[in-house]
Amino acid sequence: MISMKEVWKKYPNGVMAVNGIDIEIEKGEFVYVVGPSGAGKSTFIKLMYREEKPTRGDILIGGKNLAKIKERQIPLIRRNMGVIFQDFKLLPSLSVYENVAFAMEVIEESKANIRRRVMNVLEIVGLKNKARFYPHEISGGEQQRVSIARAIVNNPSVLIADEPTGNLDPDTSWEIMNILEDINNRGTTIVMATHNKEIVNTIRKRVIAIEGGRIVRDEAKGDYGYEK
Ligand SMILES: Nc1ncnc2c1ncn2[C@@H]1O[C@H](COP(=O)(O)OP(=O)(O)OP(=O)(O)O)[C@@H](O)[C@H]1O
Repeated sequence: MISMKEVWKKYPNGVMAVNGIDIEIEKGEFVYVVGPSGAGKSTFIKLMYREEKPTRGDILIGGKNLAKIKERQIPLIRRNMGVIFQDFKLLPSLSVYENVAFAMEVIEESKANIRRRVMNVLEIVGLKNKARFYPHEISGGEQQRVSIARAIVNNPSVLIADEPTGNLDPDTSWEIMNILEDINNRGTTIVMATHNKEIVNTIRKRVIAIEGGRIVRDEAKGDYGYEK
């Protein structure tokens, strides 16, 4: 499903953020990416959705090599992946419904399909009754649920999450994790960078630890392994 071969990433300022990573992630897996601050987790994640291009190496996702594709092919690749962030990145002037629908309108779906699918994903994340609200009218946890709905509305095979619980209190973080587990149980592969020790040590999944841009540990049902 996702395969990285000898991947390196050097930023223009000379920082080598990823130093020769090899990894295989199978369809349907749930993978945590952990490691100290500055270890290269976000860069690793950004390489996966082609926000950053590798300096060297191959990144194969669903048969396409992200290292080789042209800029204009990026939107096509992204249709098959959803991304969620610590700070939600919702559009403030659009309602909950519109934020989710927007992700479908850009790929020219019919209005009826959009309505059916948007209400369906809002139901999955438990927000059907808030469809008309605006981001500033709902809580942080609800905003993250909208961003999850937006990420899955096109039925992606991969969901990539960079610190999805970073801005949320513990109870809300667990709610978000329940939703992500539910989505994973429906067959979506999930790769999630996190600093949340409690979550990693409780909801046991594969753990990849990155330090200094290298994978230093890769364990099935692993633990967080750091103090904080
Ligand atoms: N756009 C960029 N340009 C230059 N250097 C960068 C850029 N983004 C990240 N870096 C550097 O690359 C290294 C890895 O950063 P990255 O954000 O991937 O780490 P991280 O593990 O996600 O950290 P955190 O847990 O603090 O979010 C760091 O030294 C960082 O300063």
